[in-house]
Amino acid sequence: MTAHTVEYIRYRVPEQQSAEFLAAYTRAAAQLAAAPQCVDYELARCEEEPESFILRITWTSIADHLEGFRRSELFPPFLAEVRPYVERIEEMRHYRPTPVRGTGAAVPTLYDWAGGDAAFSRLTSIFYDKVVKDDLLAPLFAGLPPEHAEHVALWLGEVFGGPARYSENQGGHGHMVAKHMGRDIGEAQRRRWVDLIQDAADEAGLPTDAEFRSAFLAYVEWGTRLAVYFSGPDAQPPAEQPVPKWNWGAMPPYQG
Ligand code: HEM
Repeated sequence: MTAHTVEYIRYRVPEQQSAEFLAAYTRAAAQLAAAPQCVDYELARCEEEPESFILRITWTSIADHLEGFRRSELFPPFLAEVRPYVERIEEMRHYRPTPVRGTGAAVPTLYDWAGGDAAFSRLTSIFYDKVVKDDLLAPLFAGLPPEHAEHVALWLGEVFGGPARYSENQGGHGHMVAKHMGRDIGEAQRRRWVDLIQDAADEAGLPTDAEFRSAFLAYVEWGTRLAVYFSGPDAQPPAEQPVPKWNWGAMPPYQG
């Protein structure tokens, strides 16, 4: 689990001071934005009681906040802005995140957006039909077991937020990495893999929106580059770890 700590500062600011309070924090935020100890921050205002504000700051650690940021040259200008409101503070403490965290269903997974199991089965079946006919890739996949396409579909489904069936039934991350070891995949082969899976995505009717395809391609770039590394002579098998989870990244889906 992360060592990050979350500082919560609760303020009660009279209505007539709230505009200047927000303006002061807008200026002070420049120091937070510049602080390497600050992961992110957010000042929220209470909907039911507009005099209540909560400032949430995620710090890389409590020590980084107290001994790093507070002793840095960023702190005096930060304090100068917020000092008039110190007397308005009702709580100022650090909280360590617990494992109880997650996301809701407001944003669909890439797996659901793609069309679930059926979409990934279509994708890998079309893809490996191309692979076995491809001049650069066919030699690597000689004697491909017939269930390979379905295994890769399970892997991709899990990576993109679907059920954990590759982890539960196919040996998980370690098994997938082991399948690439010693195969000596070259850059031209990797690039061909990337090209063919995009052609297969088109033919399989995967969504073509910019957000989905950019997230899909980002994973394919990342995954193929790791496959090349693990296929090479210097690869160290990684410690056992979960199947990676890919998400939308910078651009969530456009839901109109
Ligand atoms: C995002 C990139 C990639 C993913 C998600 C992926 C996924 C997988 C998975 C899940 C397996 C194991 C299948 C099983 O459990 O039976 C596998 C095996 C394999 N992969 Fe990949 N792979 C990727 C990139 C590549 C690349 C770039 C190449 C070569 C150009 C490659 C060549 C192979 C080969 C030769 C096997 C062994 C097939 C066999 O069982 O005979 N992979 N891959």
